[in-house]
Amino acid sequence: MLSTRLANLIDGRLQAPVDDHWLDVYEPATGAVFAQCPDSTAADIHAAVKAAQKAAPTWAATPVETRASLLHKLADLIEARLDAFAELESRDSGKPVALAKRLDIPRAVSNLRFFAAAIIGWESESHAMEGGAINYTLRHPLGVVGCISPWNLPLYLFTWKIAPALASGNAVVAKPSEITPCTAALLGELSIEAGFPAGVLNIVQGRGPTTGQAIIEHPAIKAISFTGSTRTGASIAATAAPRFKKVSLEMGGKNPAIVFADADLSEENLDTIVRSGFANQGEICLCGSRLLVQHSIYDSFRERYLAKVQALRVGDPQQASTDLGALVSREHFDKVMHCIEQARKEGGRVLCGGGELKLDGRCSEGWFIAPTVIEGLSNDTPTNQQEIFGPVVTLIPFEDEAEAIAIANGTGYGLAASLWTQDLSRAHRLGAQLEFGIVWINCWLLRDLRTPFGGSKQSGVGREGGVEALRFFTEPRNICIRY
Ligand SMILES: NC(=O)C1=CN([C@@H]2O[C@H](COP(=O)(O)OP(=O)(O)OC[C@H]3O[C@@H](n4cnc5c(N)ncnc54)[C@H](O)[C@@H]3O)[C@@H](O)[C@H]2O)C=CC1
Ligand SMILES: O=C(O)/C=C/C=C(\O)C(=O)O
Repeated sequence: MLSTRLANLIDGRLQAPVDDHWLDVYEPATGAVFAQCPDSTAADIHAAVKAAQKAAPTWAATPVETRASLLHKLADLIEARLDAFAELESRDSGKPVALAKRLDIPRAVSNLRFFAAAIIGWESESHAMEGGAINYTLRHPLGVVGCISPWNLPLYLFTWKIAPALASGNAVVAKPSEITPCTAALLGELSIEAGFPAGVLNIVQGRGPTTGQAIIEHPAIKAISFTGSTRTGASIAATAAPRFKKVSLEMGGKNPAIVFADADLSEENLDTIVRSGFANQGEICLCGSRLLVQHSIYDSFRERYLAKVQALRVGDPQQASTDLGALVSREHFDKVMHCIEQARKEGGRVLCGGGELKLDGRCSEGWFIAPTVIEGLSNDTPTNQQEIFGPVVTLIPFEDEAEAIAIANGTGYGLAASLWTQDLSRAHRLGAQLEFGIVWINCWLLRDLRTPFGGSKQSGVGREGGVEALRFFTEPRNICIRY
């Protein structure tokens, strides 16, 4: 079982960091330290890369059925401990246990199972030439790859990266966020039980600028899959480019949710629109933080929407009735509070929420913010341009399709949009005009793991999901035979 001091997983063994330095891990709901995680350095990364280099050739030559069955075995072990994982994820991140149980941990299991199945079904490409030649394309694993994941969906995004990397035959050096290291550490322990060969999966805990940077800089690491802030993504791109490493960067968003007057605003759909702004305390890069509403229904929509937002229960993440838990860290809490203040200074009218929520008892020192809705700000204000990544949604009215598209696309980000309309032609027309990697129509966060996932502009480079991820983690070699 997990001790209060987490370990690195290097070369198949749980290890303390070489320098014996540790970071405090906080429970956001109480503000108290409950564990310590390795503050690893380049020395730990070097050891992990050495182990991965040793393991990589054999792993690459291992039949896909064996790789897939190990991923399934790991999925089984996590699934069997669903409650323990969900409780740990909640304690570490502040999200409700119920959400972790319903979303994060089942999705982590699905990620492992999905790529186990995908690798079995993956086919080589072949192109016959009329002039009497045939091409076929081999896809070799890259060798050793790096996976760096954030704190908002800790195990969900950690597995989203390591699963395709491992399935396609790479040895992995992975670093979860130092803010939420616990469930990845537990997965590491279970990977030994599952029977992964030593060195195939290495998990090194630590801070971004030290441990993470050592992964990016290491010459033997051929590709980096990263999810996190645009600022860190830019720094990773700058370090990786002169080293000619492949990068897949999944970064921030300032996503529009666009509601037309003809939308079916059933209770269920309205609940989804609310969820799209506030799920996981708004700490999902896909959250629709700009809610664009057609002018003719603006007032009536606002009334119904606010009633639902005000009914969201913010509370102890351990309670089954809680809809929103605590923000992930003191630093992030301060950032979101500052954003709300900034919105006020810009002239925004706070319609609900707007500040810290003080809870009683166990959670009296936790980092809670009331779900906040703001109106009266034009799209070019900093509030409507910067990623807040918290329980804050702005309402923006629009007149017609042209204005909706101009506002929606008027952002430096290009991750996800959602569109609510019953007009099928409009749905197709606008779907094609929205400059986002993902467009949901009459839904949100409806995920098919086969689809390309990622964004454009400051939201990302490359795509994850399905064969896109398998392509990213492999190097194509085309063989042309003349006959
Ligand atoms: N997917 C997304 O869109 C996410 C966006 N964010 C945004 O980023 C803001 C800051 O959150 P942070 O935790 O600071 O995100 P971050 O981008 O700094 O951290 C994400 C991961 O990158 C690592 N990292 C940081 N610096 C690195 C470096 N130089 N080299 C390699 N790895 C590095 C971190 O240790 C963590 O594992 C949030 O307020 C939010 O706006 C945060 C998490 C996820
Ligand atoms: O793959 C998904 O379903 C969700 C991914 C979410 C993120 O990448 C994020 O919030 O950072």
